[in-house]
Amino acid sequence: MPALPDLPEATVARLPEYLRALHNLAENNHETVSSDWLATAAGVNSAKLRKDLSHLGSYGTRGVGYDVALLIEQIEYVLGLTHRRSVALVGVGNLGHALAGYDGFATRGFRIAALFDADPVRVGEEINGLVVRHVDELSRVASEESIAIGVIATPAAAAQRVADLLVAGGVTSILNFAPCVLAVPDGVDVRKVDLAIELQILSFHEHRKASLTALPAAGESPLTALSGGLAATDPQEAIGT
Ligand SMILES: NC(=O)c1ccc[n+]([C@@H]2O[C@H](COP(=O)([O-])OP(=O)(O)OC[C@H]3O[C@@H](n4cnc5c(N)ncnc54)[C@H](O)[C@@H]3O)[C@@H](O)[C@H]2O)c1
Repeated sequence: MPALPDLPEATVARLPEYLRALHNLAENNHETVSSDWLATAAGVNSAKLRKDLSHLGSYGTRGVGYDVALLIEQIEYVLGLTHRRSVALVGVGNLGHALAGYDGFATRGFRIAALFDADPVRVGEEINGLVVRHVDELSRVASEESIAIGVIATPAAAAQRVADLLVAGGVTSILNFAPCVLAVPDGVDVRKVDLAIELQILSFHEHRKASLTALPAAGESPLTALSGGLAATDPQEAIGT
């Protein structure tokens, strides 16, 4: 396999957005797309989009735009979506149940292959055709079933042990929903999803907008009261990356 380009993390985060927009175009029988159209559909500016796609060696054709099918192929190749990856989900409580029952992963290249929990009441339950197994089986099953990605939806207190079991089973990518930081060996990638953090970032932007429209208190603006003031940020950038 040829070495893949080492892409900026922000570019990697935007590629799935382009892919989603491109699939919509393909479903509506569009063969080409302009950078402006695709950028708008993905919620970025077109200069950023062109730069992102140039990393893939995709420059489009002046006056024509990008070939939709070719660009889908290129992005899927770079994202490693040309074959379906198996996912193990650990913790099938409220969140885990919702994730296990979600059909959307299959259409995006992922197959939930195994479910685990520590609660004897949950073990043996069938969700979407999969029987929940005991977490003690996690390492063995992960290894036997070549699990590529482990999703942790347990309470924070259990998450590190679950991560250790995943790593012992050869899993090198973990998506962590538990609100904690995981310690993992080099070579293991962890991504964290925390809606509360996203809400706190939005809260910051709300707070900032309100502070800009509020009348300054006598003497000093609330912004200059903070040392150095507040740098302007692009809210889309701050939240999405
Ligand atoms: N990232 C987010 O935006 C987001 C949103 C909601 C919840 N959460 C987090 O997701 C996690 C799950 O939340 P929930 O509401 O589904 O909780 P829950 O209590 O309903 O479910 C947790 C499940 O994990 C199981 N579990 C506990 N210890 C385990 C272990 N050692 N091994 C395997 N399974 C184990 C429990 O039996 C239970 O079924 C929590 O950490 C919560 O804070 C994150």
